[in-house]
Amino acid sequence: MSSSAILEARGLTRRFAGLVAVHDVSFSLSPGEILGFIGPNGAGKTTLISLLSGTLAPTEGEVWFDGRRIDRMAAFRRARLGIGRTFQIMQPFPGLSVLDNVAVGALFGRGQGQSRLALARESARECLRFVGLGKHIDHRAEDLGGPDRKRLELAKALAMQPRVLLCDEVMAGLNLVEIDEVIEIIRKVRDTGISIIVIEHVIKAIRTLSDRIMVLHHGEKIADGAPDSVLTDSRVVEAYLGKKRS
Ligand SMILES: Nc1ncnc2c1ncn2[C@@H]1O[C@H](COP(=O)(O)OP(=O)(O)OP(=O)(O)O)[C@@H](O)[C@H]1O
Repeated sequence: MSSSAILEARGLTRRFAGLVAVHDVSFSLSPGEILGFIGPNGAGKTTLISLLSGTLAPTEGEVWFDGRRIDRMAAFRRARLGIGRTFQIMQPFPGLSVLDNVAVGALFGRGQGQSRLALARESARECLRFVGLGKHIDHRAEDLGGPDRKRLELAKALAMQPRVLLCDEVMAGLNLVEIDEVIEIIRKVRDTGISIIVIEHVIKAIRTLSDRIMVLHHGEKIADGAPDSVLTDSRVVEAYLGKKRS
């Protein structure tokens, strides 16, 4: 593992029957870095995030986190080590308040999580204030609108006190003002010392937010570098931006 990386993928491959969703992808994430993942629909971005968080096991390759090899470790153990993620398809716990949805994250978070519900709720309150949902803590989670569900998804992941946060399309379906608000939240998260990977289709947002961008196409990494050079790379333009520009 490169000495400065907090998270590293080495030769990650994931097959689904005959389909190679991720093929021999290597990259590293530095502490405090925001790394953007882009690529056309079906490029393998969510699969790659799942290989990092542990909801999928790789067919081949390794994942290293803070000096430990973790690719055979269950997702909940990786969460306890400090890998948090949001899900593209949001699934709040039905019937629970916004506060308790986030408190669940605090109870099962880094280390052993919070041992008592009262403490978990206190952490949840802080996370909800952090993402701008402080006024909605008593609402039922399923009553939140789309943009607020995105914030809830972030708060749930933050309540687990991650050291690395994997964000899967937290801006999808948001308007420009809401996107700017989420960009600000993600920057604030980074300022607390958390390293972040962001999957996003909104190119303007990813360019603004990312220190570095990595591009996947048909499961393969085709570019990795500074936003301006990656977004003008001819392979990237041809594979992605030429067809789908935000
Ligand atoms: N559980 C699965 N079983 C079979 N095929 C899968 C599974 N999950 C993903 N795939 C396939 O793997 C490929 C990569 O999918 P993935 O969701 O990782 O792409 P993506 O880049 O995140 O796409 P999008 O931008 O549309 O979310 C696709 O062809 C998808 O259909």
